Amino acid sequence: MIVTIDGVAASGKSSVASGVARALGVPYVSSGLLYRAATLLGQEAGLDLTDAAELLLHLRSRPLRLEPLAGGNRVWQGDRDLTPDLHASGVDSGVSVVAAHPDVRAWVDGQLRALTAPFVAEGRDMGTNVFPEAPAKFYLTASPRVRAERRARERPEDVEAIEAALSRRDALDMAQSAPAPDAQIIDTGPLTLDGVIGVILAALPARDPSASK
Ligand SMILES: Nc1ncnc2c1ncn2[C@@H]1O[C@H](COP(=O)(O)OP(=O)(O)O)[C@@H](O)[C@H]1O
Ligand SMILES: Nc1ccn([C@H]2C[C@H](O)[C@@H](COP(=O)(O)OP(=O)(O)O)O2)c(=O)n1
Repeated sequence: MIVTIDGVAASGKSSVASGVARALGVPYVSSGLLYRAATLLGQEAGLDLTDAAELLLHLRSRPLRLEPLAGGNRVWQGDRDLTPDLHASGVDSGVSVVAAHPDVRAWVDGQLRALTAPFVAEGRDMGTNVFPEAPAKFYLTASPRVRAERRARERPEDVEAIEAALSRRDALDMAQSAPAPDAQIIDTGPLTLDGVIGVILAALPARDPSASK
């Protein structure tokens, strides 16, 4: 079975996906890390991030590998682990430009669709575009202030600056961030992390662990 968890920035997608995946005993797949890795590598190479053709040429010259583990995903380029650099503020501010390119989206989607189910996939368009056939879809929301307060516990910037950056990214990512019509929308604001995970586990269809989708 594939479970999709989409939602706005810092709504809890990766923490919730990790918890759901652990409970199910399957990996989770963090699609945003591939967009972040593309951004990091483009920035490190001094590329113009608005030039998708140049960026894709660069990405294809040394392929990336997403390692989808239940406890946390990692992205590798050869034997370099890119993961620790993927949540830098510089990547945050460049990633929406990279994620807006249709050819970059096709490059990410191809890597995701090549993965073997079962897994929990999180991002923006997992339930709408990448895995529309998934039998269980969720969409996480929370107010910009709640999300900024959560992120402020992980990063050195102040809440106001984080909230402004999140709202800016929400607007830039809007095109690919609509909930699937068959997704259950969960406002995570009033819930704990375990509370959100519990809502999702309770809503899952009865599952056959040997099923592939
Ligand atoms: N319901 C919740 N209540 C409190 N904190 C939460 C909740 N959901 C997520 N968090 C915290 O918010 C932060 C952002 O979550 P994260 O999973 O990184 O979001 P996303 O993947 O959507 O960017 C993490 O520190 C996480 O532990
Ligand atoms: N399926 C996806 C996943 C992420 N993206 C884009 C949108 C986001 O700004 C970036 C980073 O996504 P990520 O989920 O890692 O970021 P947040 O934790 O939500 O801040 O990538 C996307 O367009 N489609």
